[in-house]
Amino acid sequence: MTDDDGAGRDAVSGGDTRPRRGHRALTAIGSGTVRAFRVAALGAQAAPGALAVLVLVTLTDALLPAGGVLATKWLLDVLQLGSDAPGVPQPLRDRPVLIVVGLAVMTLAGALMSHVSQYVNGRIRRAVTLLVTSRLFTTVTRLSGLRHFEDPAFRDRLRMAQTSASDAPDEVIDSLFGTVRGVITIASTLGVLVMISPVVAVLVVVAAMPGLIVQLVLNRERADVLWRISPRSRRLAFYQDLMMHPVAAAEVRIFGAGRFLTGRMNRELRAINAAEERLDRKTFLAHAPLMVAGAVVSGGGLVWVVLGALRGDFTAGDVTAFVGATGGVQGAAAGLVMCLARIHSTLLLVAHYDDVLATPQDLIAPAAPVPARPLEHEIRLEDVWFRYTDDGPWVLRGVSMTIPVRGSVAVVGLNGAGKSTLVKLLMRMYDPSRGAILWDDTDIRGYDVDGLRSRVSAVFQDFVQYELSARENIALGALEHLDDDARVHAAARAAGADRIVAGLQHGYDTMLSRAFWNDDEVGDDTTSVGTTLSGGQWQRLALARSLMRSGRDLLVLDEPTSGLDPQAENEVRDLLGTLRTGTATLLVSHRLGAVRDAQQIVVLAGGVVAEQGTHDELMRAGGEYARLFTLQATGYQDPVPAGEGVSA
Ligand SMILES: Nc1ncnc2c1ncn2[C@@H]1O[C@H](COP(=O)(O)OP(=O)(O)OP(=O)(O)O)[C@@H](O)[C@H]1O
Repeated sequence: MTDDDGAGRDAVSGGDTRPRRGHRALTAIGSGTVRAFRVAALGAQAAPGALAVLVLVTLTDALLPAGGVLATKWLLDVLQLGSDAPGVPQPLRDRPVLIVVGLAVMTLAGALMSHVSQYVNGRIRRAVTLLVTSRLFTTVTRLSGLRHFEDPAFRDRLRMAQTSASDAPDEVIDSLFGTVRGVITIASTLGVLVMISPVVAVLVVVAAMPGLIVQLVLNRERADVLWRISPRSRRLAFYQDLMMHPVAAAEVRIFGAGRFLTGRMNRELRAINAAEERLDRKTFLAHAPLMVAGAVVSGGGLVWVVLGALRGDFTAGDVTAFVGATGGVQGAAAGLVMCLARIHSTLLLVAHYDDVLATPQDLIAPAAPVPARPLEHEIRLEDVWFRYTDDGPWVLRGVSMTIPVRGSVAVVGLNGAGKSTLVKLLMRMYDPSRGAILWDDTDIRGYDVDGLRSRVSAVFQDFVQYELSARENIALGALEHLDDDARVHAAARAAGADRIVAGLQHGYDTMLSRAFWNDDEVGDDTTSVGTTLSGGQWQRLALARSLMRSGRDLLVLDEPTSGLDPQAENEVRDLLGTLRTGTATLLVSHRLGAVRDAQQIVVLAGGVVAEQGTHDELMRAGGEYARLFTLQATGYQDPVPAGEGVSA
């Protein structure tokens, strides 16, 4: 199967989420027009003054070509026939220099208008892009569950919405005004042409129509191609990011993966190019005959007018006006077709933007959500079943367990046992497929999700290393306290991160990134571009972040010590000991030494609770926990010499 076949298959995998074909033409035109004016209205909302100037500039600019053609005709007629020139206003017959001045003013205005409209367009574009992009990301960050972000079709749509958010407003507004300009130019120039020959005027209009229809059909195809290559574009971006990312740089070099990744990147790029090439070829082949038809109409018309002039039916001014008007109408018609085509194709992309904005929450919200209350007794999982997709394997199969208020529970188990999944269910990133999670006897699905999350804090296994300042990395846990030094410092101290921050060049304001620097701190000294931390140091900051939130009822720590040295791990154990007195904690760890103090240890195996109890109870039971604990403990002991082992 060729790469291109692959592109087709990816498109199919989008299933029913592809843009729908077969809409009735009128409905499409109607909704497209509404959408186009909705986008233009954004311009009025974001930059009303600039839009008003653009309207004025467009109207003036649109009338200039007809004015030029008419003035040239008058000038030539006055030069040829003097004061007998037909149709020329009397004052201009006597003073043709006024026509010359008028032509000069129109030329100057024409040149000026394009610069003014370029400047004003830029202002509108920037204002609308800000508005539209911020709406898009506000919507995206409001999606409360994780399912959409794991859905490839949604990610493709998001990518196209992002492109359309930055390009579409500008394209649509620019093209709408281009359309208005084109219509006025065509109408006014046709007026001049009708004065010479109504038949040719009709022919010129008819010759422009097929171009419009062909372009609209091709636009639909262009949008389909863009959608089909979208997964490839996303993969292309993935390979490129990977090869540029400092985190991947070492592995790419040690394994010599550069050529492999470049090859994969080129493969995607070639497939994208091939799809675009096919479309461009089709566009070219469709346009070539139309261009020939246009040339035939204007060439034939010119012969006809010249023959008429030789017979004395037309003046020299008529011939010049014919040439100018025919060229003007054809040029404006071509521009109009392009503008309508751009609006059409951009609006097809805007549909993705609208879809993203209309994306429903994947977590079903109750009709009347209950505000989350402080935990009084316990969090209880009752027969929780979960799988990531409807046809995927069950990850949790009837898990029941309890986390008492101010109690500490540890969850252990082999890789893939479902520990992190359980954590995400507790944070309501997903809802259980069956069963329920109760917060003091109320199903957490009944609570307002943001309210519930504000009562919880966490260190995730794959915590984020924010390329922000040390202060921001910590304060992200409770952003309302971003400027509260005492609070940020206390969280850092509790997590043992204060010593790390103290060693940084600008303390809490040090940028933790080698890619950005903090302008406020370093000013022009760009040599002082931030720093980055070791894995364990980052983990300490993540822990500090989780401690920022006051009034939390549950602290979830998913592998919080995986990157810590033995001394740091010991400190975190002590910290957990102190936390236990104020908050319910759920600790997930493979380091069984770190969980032995928990009041309850739950062993997950194959998606079920295999055993649970205190450390001593589980060791006495001699089950899976005892086996794993002994295995790990043995690794810390000196190997027993072979001879001794035998004699013992
Ligand atoms: N987003 C996801 N989509 C589909 N399957 C997933 C997703 N996340 C995890 N899984 C699957 O769910 C199972 C449990 O994963 P989970 O991360 O919960 O295990 P874990 O016990 O935390 O493992 P580890 O000890 O390695 O961290 C695994 O088989 C994994 O492949």
